[in-house]
Amino acid sequence: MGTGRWRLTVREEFSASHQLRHYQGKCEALHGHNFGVEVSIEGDRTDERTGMLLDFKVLKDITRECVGLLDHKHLNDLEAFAGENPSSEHLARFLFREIEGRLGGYAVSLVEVTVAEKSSQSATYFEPGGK
Ligand SMILES: Nc1nc2c(c(=O)[nH]1)N=C([C@H](O)[C@H](O)COP(=O)(O)OP(=O)(O)OP(=O)(O)O)CN2
Ligand SMILES: [Zn+2]
Repeated sequence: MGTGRWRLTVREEFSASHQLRHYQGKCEALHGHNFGVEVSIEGDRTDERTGMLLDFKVLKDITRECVGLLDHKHLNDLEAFAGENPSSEHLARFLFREIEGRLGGYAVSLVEVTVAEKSSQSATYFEPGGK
């Protein structure tokens, strides 16, 4: 067998409001975004019969479930962001941990999660040397 690997990526969106504490500028005020989310997984084995590393549907369902924890919320009100700002960086790490926890039963690893406030600016969370 070769040493090649596959990477799958799915994209979702959610809408939410936030306020960035300790921010010297307009983002300290209440405002909202239509956030874009990109999730990538990797693995080295496809299913013999389906030819899939993981059914996109499975990855989309997991991503949607996790994104649903943030959608149409005021992010500062969530317990996860009680002690830290709901910046794009922290949102990406939050989603990474939620998604990783749901991928346990599959032979894939979560590579990275990107959260974009708009197409021109995004934050990506990944764990170098992760499983
Ligand atoms: N590294 C980060 N920087 C900023 C974040 C962040 O999450 N991580 N977030 C913000 C604010 O959420 C803000 O809403 C976006 O700020 P900004 O791009 O400055 O504002 P505009 O959308 O109005 O963009 P313009 O290009 O100035 O029109 C800030 N920084
Ligand atoms: Zn913002």
